[in-house]
Formats: sequence, C-alpha cells, structure tokens
Amino acid sequence: MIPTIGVLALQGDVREHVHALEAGGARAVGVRRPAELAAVDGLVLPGGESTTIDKLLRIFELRDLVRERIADGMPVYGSCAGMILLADRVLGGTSDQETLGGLDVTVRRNAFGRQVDSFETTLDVRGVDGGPVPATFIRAPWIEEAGADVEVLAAIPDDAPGAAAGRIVAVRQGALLATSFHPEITGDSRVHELFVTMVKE
Ligand SMILES: NC(=O)CC[C@H](N)C(=O)O
Repeated sequence: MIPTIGVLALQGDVREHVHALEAGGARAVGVRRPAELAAVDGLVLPGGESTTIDKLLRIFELRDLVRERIADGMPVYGSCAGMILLADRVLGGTSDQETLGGLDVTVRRNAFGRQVDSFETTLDVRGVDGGPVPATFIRAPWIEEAGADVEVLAAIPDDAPGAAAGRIVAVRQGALLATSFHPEITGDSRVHELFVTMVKE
C-alpha cells in the first residue's frame, strides 16, 4: 500500500519534502486545511522558521488538530524548524513561542550559529542503510537533552571542533522522527524512506 503523507504547507521548504517523499515511495500532498490533515497517514513538518510556523498553525486552526493526531499516534517527521516544533522544550526561542510537542527532548534553536555558520557534512544515521547520509545544517537546532524513551539516531562526531562535538542531531521516539538537518535538499531520499516505512508500520 502506498501511504499518503502530508507536508505542512504554511511556510518553509514544502516542495523539497514533497519530492523527497515521492522518491521515498509515498504519495505526498500539501496540508493547509483541517480536511487535508484528516486525509493523511503521516505528516512532515518542514524546515523554515519555527516561530512563524507556530503562529501560522494557530491562524490556520491546525495547531490543536495536529496535536490531537500526534497524541493518537500519527507518524510525524520534523526537519530543522520541524524538529523544534516537535520538541517538548525549546531553548533560545522567542518568549511567546509554543511547540506542538510530543518528543521528550530539549532543543536549542540556532545552536550551530547564524546563517553564515550553515554547513554540509555526512552522518551515519541509525536505521538508514547504505552508508553515511548527506546532511545540510541551516541555522539548525541541536538536541541538548533527550528523555529515556528517545532513541538517538545520529550525533555530531565527538572529535568535531567546538561546542557541536557529540551533539544529538537525529532522534526517534515511537512514531515521531526528527532531524536537525535537511535531507530533503540533498537528493538522497533515504531518511524519507525511513519515515515512509514508519508510516506503513
Ligand atoms: N532551517 C531551519 O529550519 C532553521 C530553523 C530556524 N532557525 C528556527 O528556529 O526555526
């Protein structure tokens, strides 16, 4: 069965996720309205600006509905800003910033520095076969603390320079998947394949 996976289409790099999901074996649709959310088997929260997406979720009256679906066990994958939206706790957020929550982690926004500190690397990701995954970090968060039920899928190598060494950058907790980085812009769809598999389960 080919699952239908939504990409929250309020702000951020929606199209790239749609393409990566299709390459990963799903039918992908933009989600902007409650009826569209109701029709999907899983949801991607794209990269973008978490504060803006948070505000738009409320304006479009999707926030409570997405939270309900998360509580019901809908698989959700958040990349970058999407990871922030899934986190239960945020450091470095704006004073009125809220998240959807569900993932028992503390994230730090813009942890790697500013736009100019964006970078590309490759990372081993647990659950993804076939060698390291290209990973693009754009004003990315990292996970500062993860609860006991959170499975760490990838981290910055311990011998990396500076404060980034050893930081957690990909996690899974039940039906929730999150990465600090943007696999959707690399042309490598293996992380999306992992998510499609989670949705099929
Ligand atoms: N590339 C991204 O998604 C950046 C995330 C952004 N810095 C935020 O806090 O929402």
